[in-house]
Amino acid sequence: MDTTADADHAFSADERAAVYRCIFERRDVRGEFRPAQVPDAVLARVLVAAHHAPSVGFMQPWDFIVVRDAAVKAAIHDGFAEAHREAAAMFDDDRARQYAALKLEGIREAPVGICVTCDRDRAGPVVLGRTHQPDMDLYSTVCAVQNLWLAARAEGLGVGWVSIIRPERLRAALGIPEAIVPIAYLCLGHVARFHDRPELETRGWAKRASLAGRIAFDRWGHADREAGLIREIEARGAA
Ligand SMILES: Cc1cc2c(cc1C)N(C[C@H](O)[C@H](O)[C@H](O)COP(=O)(O)O)c1[nH]c(=O)[nH]c(=O)c1N2
Repeated sequence: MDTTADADHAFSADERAAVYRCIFERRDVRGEFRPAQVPDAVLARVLVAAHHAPSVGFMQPWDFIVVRDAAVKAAIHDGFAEAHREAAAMFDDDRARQYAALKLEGIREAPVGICVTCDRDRAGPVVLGRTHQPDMDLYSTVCAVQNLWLAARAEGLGVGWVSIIRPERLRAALGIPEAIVPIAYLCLGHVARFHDRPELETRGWAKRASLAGRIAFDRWGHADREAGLIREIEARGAA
């Protein structure tokens, strides 16, 4: 039996393991989508999870556009292709070649797209918690994206976030009004496999940073490599 002080409120060991498994095995999926439709019952669970995200002032500024129409997906893919060409030209030689070889979207292959938007005016001009940090509604919407992403992983569904597209192209393809901000375009579906590690890592684009090296105590930059917390992190091999 668990004897830690918070045992009354902690999940059971199996439940905790499931939550952490979901977090660690979530991946950004681009190239492994299978064509089978996602049943409405499953999609509903994932969207309800998104809708239960925290939000500033309980503002719930999000909306979700579920995209299944091939013509709409094609328009979004055109927007991606344009931005992808422009992006490739922003990197230097080797990096540009490496970038061009990456698969960075699954817009047409994924059976469902979900555009998550933010209505910045949803709760009027003065929102509890947003009075001094106006972008908190945007961050709240990203919390909904993360809930969706994790719930999808638990359901065996892959999610890929596509941000290589001008917001105006998303607006045009999806008829999003000027006052509404498109936050995320997500490709979603069953997958042939989940990669063990981020593809940008296995393809040599970037590495996971050392967590221990990112932790300071009481002041920005005040590291303490000998601190118990740092030792615990290092013992877990959490690079
Ligand atoms: C806000 C935001 C925007 C994007 C992403 C993520 C996030 C959080 N990612 C996915 C990103 O590359 C990925 O999360 C990291 O490489 C880590 O991999 P895992 O998500 O752990 O698989 C992403 N991936 C991609 O192929 N095309 C894209 O346009 C984007 N855009």
